Amino acid sequence: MTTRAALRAESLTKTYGSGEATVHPLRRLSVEIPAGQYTAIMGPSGSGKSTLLHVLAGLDSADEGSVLLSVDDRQVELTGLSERELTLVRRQHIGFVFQAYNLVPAMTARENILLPSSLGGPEPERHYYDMVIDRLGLTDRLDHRPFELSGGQQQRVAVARALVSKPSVIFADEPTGNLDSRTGAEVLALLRAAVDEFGQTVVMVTHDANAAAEADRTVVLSDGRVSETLNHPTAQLLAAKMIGADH
Ligand SMILES: Nc1ncnc2c1ncn2[C@@H]1O[C@H](COP(=O)(O)OP(=O)(O)OP(=O)(O)O)[C@@H](O)[C@H]1O
Repeated sequence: MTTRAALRAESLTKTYGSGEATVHPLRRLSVEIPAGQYTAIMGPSGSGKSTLLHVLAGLDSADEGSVLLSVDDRQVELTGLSERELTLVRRQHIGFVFQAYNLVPAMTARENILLPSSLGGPEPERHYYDMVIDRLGLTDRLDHRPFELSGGQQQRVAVARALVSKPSVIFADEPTGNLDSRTGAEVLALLRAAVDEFGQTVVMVTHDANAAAEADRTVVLSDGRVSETLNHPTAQLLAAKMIGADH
């Protein structure tokens, strides 16, 4: 079976500072994100996870290297796009779920979910929108503002916002970081369902071995490089690797 790549990054290099203060969050890092799969990114603090996620998602750019995003049957090279072009690519083809939910406080859940399309992103298909809202248990919450929702409900609104436009890739940055373990497990199950039921591609940065074990594969970073890629690792194996990597 051949797997299509949703994203392909080659030889990404990023450097901050100069002289003795130089930091290298990405050192000629190459990685492929298969379409229709759930990929976790793990690694010790400072290994470059957030930097990689931001570069893959077009929120930040690398100094060198390339990022190719598959959109329908086309390949879009993100490197070298202007800020405006990147904004359009993100709006049209990328979904985000952040640790801090990033909902607009003055808007209802419905308005938050539809915000990307009201800014010019793709209009969700009605049937798909209804199915996602129902699956996420948000039907009765659509007229509520974020402060009227629990953390778990707010994160479900954020997941719905990322899902409804069927983006090429959904990026999640520590999506369970602010949630208790039961609600966190619920959000992880929804990201899993996004892949299994809706055929989406999900890339998630996490410190949590249990969260990463929900994914199909885990890319482990160390010092700005991919140190290994594990298919269906157990939480125990990932936890052991993280303990090993931190010492
Ligand atoms: N804007 C910046 N300016 C200077 N250094 C930065 C900047 N952003 C990140 N770094 C440095 O780059 C390295 C990688 O950071 P990054 O946030 O990607 O790591 P991480 O693996 O996500 O860490 P954590 O798990 O702690 O969130 C770190 O040493 C960090 O201090």
